[in-house]
Amino acid sequence: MNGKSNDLGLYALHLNQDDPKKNTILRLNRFNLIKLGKKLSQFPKNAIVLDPFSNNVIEFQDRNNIKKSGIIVIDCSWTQIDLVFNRKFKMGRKLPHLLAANSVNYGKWDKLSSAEALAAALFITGFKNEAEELLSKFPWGKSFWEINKDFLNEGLKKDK
Ligand SMILES: C[S@@+](CC[C@H](N)C(=O)[O-])C[C@H]1O[C@@H](n2cnc3c(N)ncnc32)[C@H](O)[C@@H]1O
Repeated sequence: MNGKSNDLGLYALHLNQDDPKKNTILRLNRFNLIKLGKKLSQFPKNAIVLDPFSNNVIEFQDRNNIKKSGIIVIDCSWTQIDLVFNRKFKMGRKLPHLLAANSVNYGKWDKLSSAEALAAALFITGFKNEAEELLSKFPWGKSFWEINKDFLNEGLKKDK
């Protein structure tokens, strides 16, 4: 493994609910960094699902699972979020509190784009190069690491 994102199973359930020009997953897909699907059944059964409503916060210990089965982001519109997440996911994980740096929701707590959510999950589980590779494709990528560095490092300390 050379620390490249496409060595890992990175998946997006792409529901096509918002402006394709601003969508972060379609951008990652253009760089071949994520696999898209329209149904969860297209992805490995035990993949971790990034779910802002989960009771479980992602932690370093999820690393092996990500290596084995991958990680899924549900790429929907924030305006449809309650409808889309109207069920519990067995492997659901929420992120610790983080600030969005993307141009649509800059400065808002927990309202991350799909790319930010995936990158934060990878960083927390020790896939730092992969995380940085994803956000290097966005003009606001560096800003995400900058404004969240204390919160991300705080989470890592707790895992030790
Ligand atoms: C609601 S979509 C918004 C997509 C956005 N339109 C884009 O172009 O990236 C963002 C997805 O990222 C993940 N996500 C965002 N914030 C999260 C959090 N705090 N905890 C867990 N997952 C989160 C979820 O899978 C969520 O559905």
